[in-house]
Amino acid sequence: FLLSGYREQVNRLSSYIDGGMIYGDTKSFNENLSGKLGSLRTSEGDLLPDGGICNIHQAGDFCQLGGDERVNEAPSLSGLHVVFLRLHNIIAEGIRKVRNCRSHVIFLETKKIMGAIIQQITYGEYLPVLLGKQIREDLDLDLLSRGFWRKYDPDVNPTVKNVVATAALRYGHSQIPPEFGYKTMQFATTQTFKTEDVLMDPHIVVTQGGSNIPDLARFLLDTPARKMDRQVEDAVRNELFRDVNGLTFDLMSFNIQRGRDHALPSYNAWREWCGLPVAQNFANLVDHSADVRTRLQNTYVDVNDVDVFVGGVTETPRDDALVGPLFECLLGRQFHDIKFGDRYWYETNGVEGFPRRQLQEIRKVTLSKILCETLGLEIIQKDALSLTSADNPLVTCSSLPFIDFSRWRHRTSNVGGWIWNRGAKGKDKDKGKGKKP
Ligand code: HEM
Repeated sequence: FLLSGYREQVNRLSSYIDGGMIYGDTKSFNENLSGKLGSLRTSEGDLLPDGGICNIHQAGDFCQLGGDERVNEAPSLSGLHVVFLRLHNIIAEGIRKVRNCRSHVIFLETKKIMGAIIQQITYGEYLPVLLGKQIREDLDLDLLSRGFWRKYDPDVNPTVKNVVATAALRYGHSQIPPEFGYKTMQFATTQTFKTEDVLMDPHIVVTQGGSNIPDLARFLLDTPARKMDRQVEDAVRNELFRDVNGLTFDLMSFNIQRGRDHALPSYNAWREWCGLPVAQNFANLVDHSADVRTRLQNTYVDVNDVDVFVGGVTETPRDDALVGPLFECLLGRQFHDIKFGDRYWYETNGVEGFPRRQLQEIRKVTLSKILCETLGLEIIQKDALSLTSADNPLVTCSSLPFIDFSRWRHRTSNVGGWIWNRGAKGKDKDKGKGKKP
């Protein structure tokens, strides 16, 4: 699935960029040129452009083209791509209104804010659900509510580790739901779709110019997430990407084989790396239930053979986390490196980050407000990643704050031209060399 059409897709993507279609060339922006400065190209209904990879079953549908070719893999993913495309264009328009500058400058300012918002949602809303409080504190993962963060470390390698991409971050495969659906403004379910029927099929997102995306979002906002455990939906075990000949894949086999293909060390070896107790035998697997221990013993000859994905995904989650101790360690350390090794971390001061008055505006933004702004919702729970409850009530979208773009009126950051290097805290190796960044 990932390889088929990949080369063609790469070619298409490069012409998309080389042709100046993304930014910089106002000719490529559709409709009202002056009103679209710095914006990303859209198609009818403010959806992504046509041209991606997917399977079309109904007339009028099309495959959205994103920067990531997996955009059409599942409706939730396609819907989120639309959300962030629209957010980019809303921000670009906000900046255009207060600053008289060229299209590519608006694009770059917008891109910088988008990066900041994604970091903020990831570390401020997602990690508190994924990881326990203790590890977040130990690894300094939580965000500041005011002031600047000054701990950039040029010796930290922020790239994604093999074991994270190939095992730990795939924990989400155990959370894939059996169905997607639509919910009305009153949160009544009007329609459901079996997951296996909508993978790689863009219909429920693109039909009627994307006008069902708010209903899809409400369904996702109002449905409990599934636990991370050894249970995996049939949709991705026996029914994954069924083709016209009835052939399917099994996502769990992919994960296990990919781990071996990448020669990942075993579950026990990673436990040792994390400083967690290493099992001498199956009875010693302290973070698994008795039932899982027996199942593992029936599957592997030796406890040292247990694959890291299998051992990790079947651990009992910690009380205040979505994942068990091993994945918590691997993911925690990865998110630590992404933050500490990022010279442009959004809470950084100086030209790499934002002036205080802009940073405080970015700090107001939440995923809930983004869904409101981009999907035209009227009410939403305050914390989009948790179900509505007494602690997380439904609020009107208009009561949630958004960015005041007047803080971007003056040119204050390093986009839209090069500046002399000013490394964070004097640690930057290039400091003073006068290179273009
Ligand atoms: C319906 C939803 C999903 C489907 C159909 C799906 C399917 C796939 C497939 C087919 C692969 C490639 C497997 C391989 O060849 O090794 C993959 C990779 C991966 N998936 Fe998923 N996935 C889904 C949701 C998720 C979720 C929710 C997460 C995490 C929270 C996730 C994390 C990953 C990661 C980290 C990779 C490896 C990516 C890389 O190394 O490039 N996936 N997924």
